[in-house]
Amino acid sequence: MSFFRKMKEKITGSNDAVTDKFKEGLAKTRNQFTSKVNDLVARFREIDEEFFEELEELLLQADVGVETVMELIDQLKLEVQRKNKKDTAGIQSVISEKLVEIYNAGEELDVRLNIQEDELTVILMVGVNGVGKTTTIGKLAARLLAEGKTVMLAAGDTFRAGAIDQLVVWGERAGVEVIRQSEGSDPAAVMYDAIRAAKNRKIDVLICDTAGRLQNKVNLMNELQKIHRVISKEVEGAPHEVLLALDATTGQNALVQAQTFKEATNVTGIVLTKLDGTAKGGIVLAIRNKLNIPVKFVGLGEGVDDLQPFDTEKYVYGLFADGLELEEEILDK
Ligand SMILES: Nc1nc2c(ncn2[C@@H]2O[C@H](COP(=O)(O)OP(=O)(O)OP(=O)(O)O)[C@@H](O)[C@H]2O)c(=O)[nH]1
Repeated sequence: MSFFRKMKEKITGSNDAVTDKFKEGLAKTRNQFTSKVNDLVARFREIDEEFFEELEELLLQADVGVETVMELIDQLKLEVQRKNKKDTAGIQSVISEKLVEIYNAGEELDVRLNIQEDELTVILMVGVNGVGKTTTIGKLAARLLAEGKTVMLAAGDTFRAGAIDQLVVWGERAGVEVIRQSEGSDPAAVMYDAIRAAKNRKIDVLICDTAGRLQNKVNLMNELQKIHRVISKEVEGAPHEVLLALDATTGQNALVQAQTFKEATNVTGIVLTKLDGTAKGGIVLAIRNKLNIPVKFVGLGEGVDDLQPFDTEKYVYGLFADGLELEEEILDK
C-alpha cells in the first residue's frame, strides 16, 4: 500500500471534518503546486536529472525554502535509487512521505498548548499589526470555550486605534469578558488588571493581546519584557505560551518577522494565519527548517472553527489530495 493511502487511512475516519478543512484550506497551494507536479509527472514519465530540476523549481515557488527543497530532492534521489525506480508514476506518494519525514525529523516539536490543570494559564499573543492577531485570539477563545475552559481576554494593544474595540467585539461574539483600559495606557498595567480579574473569577485561560510595533526592535523588546515581568510576578511560570501570529500570505517576510520576535521574546509557538489565502503554503516547511518553533495552529479560513491545530500529515494530505486520489484510482485499475 502506498504511503499516501496509509496516511489517508490514518487521518480520516474519526476526524474527517478536520481533514477536509486542511484539504479546503490548502486548495490554492494545491491548485498551483500539485497540479504542476502532476503535469510534470505526466510530461516526463521517466525520472532523470531534468525532472528533479523542474521539481526543485516548483517546490521553491511554493515557498518551501531552499534547504528543505535540497534535502527533499537528495532524499528523493536516494529513494529512487534504492527502489531502482525508473518512471515517475507514484512519485507524489514518495514526495509526500519524504515531506512528512523531513518535517518530523530533528527535535520533536510539541504542537499542544501548554494549559495548566489547576491554575490560571496565561497566553500572550504577539505579532505585527494586520496579521490577524485579534481574529486569532477570538477563534482561540472560542476553541477553548468549546473544550470547557473559562476564558478572559486582555486588551493589551493600547497603541493601535481601534484595537481595543475590535477585541471587545470578538469578546462579545465569543461571550467572554475583555479587560481593557483607555487607548494609550500602559499595556503592562492592563495585564496586571486582567490577571487580578482572572484570578478573582477563577478563570482557566487568560489570552493577552499586545501591540505589534516592529519599527523599533528595542522598544518592542522593552515592552514585551515589561509585560513578561508583570505577568510572571503575578503567576508563577507565566506566560505559559507566547504565540506569534504570522500571515502566511506574506511569505518570506513572515520569516523575517519571526526572527525579530524570536530575538525580542521567548516565542513558544506560531499561529500561521491565512494559509488558505496563499498558493505558497510550503512556507510551513520553511518555518520548521528556519526557526525550529512549532507551528501550533494554522488559519484555514475566516470562520471561527477554521483555526486548527497543526498536523503534519493532514497538512501534507492537503497539499496532495486530488492528484494522489486520482493516481490511486489509476493504480487500482
Ligand atoms: N481567509 C482567512 N482570513 C483570515 C484568517 N485569519 C484572519 N483572517 C481575516 O483577516 C482579517 C483581519 O485580519 P487583520 O486585519 O490582519 O486582523 P486583525 O486581527 O485586525 O489584525 P491585528 O492587527 O493583527 O490584530 C479578517 O477579515 C479575518 O477574517 C485566516 O486564517 N484565513
